[in-house]
Amino acid sequence: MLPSAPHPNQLDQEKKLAAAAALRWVQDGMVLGLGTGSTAAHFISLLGEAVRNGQLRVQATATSQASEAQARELGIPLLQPRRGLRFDLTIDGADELDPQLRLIKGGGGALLREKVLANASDYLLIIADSTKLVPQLGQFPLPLEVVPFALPWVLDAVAELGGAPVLRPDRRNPQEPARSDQGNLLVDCHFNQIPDPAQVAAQLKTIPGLVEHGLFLGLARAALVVQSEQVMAVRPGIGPVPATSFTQLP
Ligand SMILES: O=C(CO)[C@H](O)[C@H](O)COP(=O)(O)O
Repeated sequence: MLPSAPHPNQLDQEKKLAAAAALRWVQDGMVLGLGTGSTAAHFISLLGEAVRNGQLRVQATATSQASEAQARELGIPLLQPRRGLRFDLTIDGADELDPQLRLIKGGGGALLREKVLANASDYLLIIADSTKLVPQLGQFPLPLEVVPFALPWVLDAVAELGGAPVLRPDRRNPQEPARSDQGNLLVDCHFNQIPDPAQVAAQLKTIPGLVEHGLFLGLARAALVVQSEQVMAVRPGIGPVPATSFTQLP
């Protein structure tokens, strides 16, 4: 029999645990990148508390309008994109991560800004519940951000690669397509298995009008993943080991 899926409340607890563990690695004065999604939202909420209590002084840029609005409401000082801006640490969630810390991201539609900030960061730290660490990427549909005019040809090209593309519907109004913060369309590709993520990433990069894909390769330095109610640290090819083995970013 297959193990039953964890209850949503349990998953939410796990997300909070991972977020709290990440906060312990934030140092006073850091410039932070803030991720998107339910796990990142827990982190932003805890960070807001620490800022309000005067425990931490930080500045941050968010990877989505939603995360930016949350951070603004909590009084986290925000930096707008500008030349030369780099981040000491970006904390973000993921849809899937493998033991090499290759990621699928973009389930929340923020893959483009997430990749921009990940690239501008000295350290990308992923926080995740127990369902996210997988032996091989691909069960979670791979998100793409696509310029609307190019959509038909992008769908043809991705289908030829075996990606079984589906235009993502808007969650609130399923008759309409979902839009990214940039006003682009989102496409989910059902590869089921991605044994060679670098090859798929290289193929996707050649498709005109495909602005970005959700494979994040060689970007994450560490992940905090909850397993059996314990926060575990994973680095590319190393771990999981109890996160308590580290007093600072591993
Ligand atoms: O990539 C993302 C948003 O574009 C999220 O990080 C990813 O979807 C994980 O979300 P959650 O923390 O809600 O499980």
